[in-house]
Amino acid sequence: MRVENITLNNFRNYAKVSFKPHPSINIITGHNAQGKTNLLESIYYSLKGHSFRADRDRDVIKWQQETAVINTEIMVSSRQFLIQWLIKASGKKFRLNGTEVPRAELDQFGVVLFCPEDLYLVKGSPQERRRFLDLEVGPLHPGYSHACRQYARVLSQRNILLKEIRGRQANPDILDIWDEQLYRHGARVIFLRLQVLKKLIPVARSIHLELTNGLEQLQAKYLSSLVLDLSFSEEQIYQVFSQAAKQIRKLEIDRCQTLLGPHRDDISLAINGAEAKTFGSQGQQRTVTLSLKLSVLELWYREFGHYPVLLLDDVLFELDHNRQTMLLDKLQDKVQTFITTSFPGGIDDQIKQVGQIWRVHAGNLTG
Ligand SMILES: Nc1ncnc2c1ncn2[C@@H]1O[C@H](COP(=O)(O)OP(=O)(O)OP(=O)(O)O)[C@@H](O)[C@H]1O
Repeated sequence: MRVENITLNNFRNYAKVSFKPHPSINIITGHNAQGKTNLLESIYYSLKGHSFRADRDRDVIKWQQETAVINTEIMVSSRQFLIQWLIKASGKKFRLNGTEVPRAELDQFGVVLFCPEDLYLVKGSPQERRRFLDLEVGPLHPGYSHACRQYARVLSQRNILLKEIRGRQANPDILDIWDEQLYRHGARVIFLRLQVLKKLIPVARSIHLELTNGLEQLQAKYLSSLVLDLSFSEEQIYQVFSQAAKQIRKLEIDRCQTLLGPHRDDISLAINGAEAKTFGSQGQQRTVTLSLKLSVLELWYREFGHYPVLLLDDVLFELDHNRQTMLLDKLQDKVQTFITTSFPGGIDDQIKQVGQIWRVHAGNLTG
């Protein structure tokens, strides 16, 4: 998949810009605060329907303006698409090839982002790893995002109900109806996570080995709040979930919290047997994150037959020279990549030959 053209109107600090990226490697350079990340953000926004760093859509509209527009032409396996976003403070509109369609249509377009905040995937709380599972790994299975939304809805209703039961405003018997849905959707979410991870982890291990010249073995394992065997069917997970949850129902009412389920699960990450979060150096943690991101990219290719677009925001030149070269060799001519940096001096001649360098200054882009 390739972004062939992107036009921005009043997006962040870009008043008007049109950008025809190189099909392989695009290096976006410029001093700090000129609009490099904003450009990556616009690509991400057009393909995902939201920003990776703004909580509110209105934040991406250029200050003192009413509307931001992003028009993106992309090519996926010889098919052309035009994605159009019109973003206002009051809401946003999405068109695909000129027609308003459900946003789920965007699921067919892939984008993988690696930015400095992603290091929390290794060193942060379980919540960060669940975000990775829900937003990046899970969607490699077409039914995952829907199952995840269903589970989140039931979970939030159930937690409200637990509070009402404890305050004697609701009858505990009503819980049975919600619990049944909680176990069904929860078992589906866990089952799909395990299915995707079964494929993803071996890919991540082999990429990690490659990036570290065979020196580091990556171990990744799903940690569930339920006692599970990885070979369990969805029905078996349902049984385990319902039996375990029934035993702690009283405790859950006391705490007004649902204590078991996919929202309590995690992934353990280790390098050569030592937990990456506690023992990994910054560079090792960065490489683990990169291996996981690249494995999403690779698995996407195996599942859907094309590579997603890759966005590397301020992370490539933090890797040592060997890892940079290894990475660029892997991506070159296969994955359209957008890399930001404020240190153009660090750019290797190899990159200059296989891609294009762009300069950003105060919301203006030159090639
Ligand atoms: N909605 C907005 N309207 C106008 N300008 C904005 C808006 N949001 C952010 N900016 C401006 O965009 C600039 C930041 O751009 P960006 O984050 O892309 O910088 P960068 O080039 O990636 O910098 P760095 O190298 O420091 O990461 C800041 O000057 C900020 O004031």
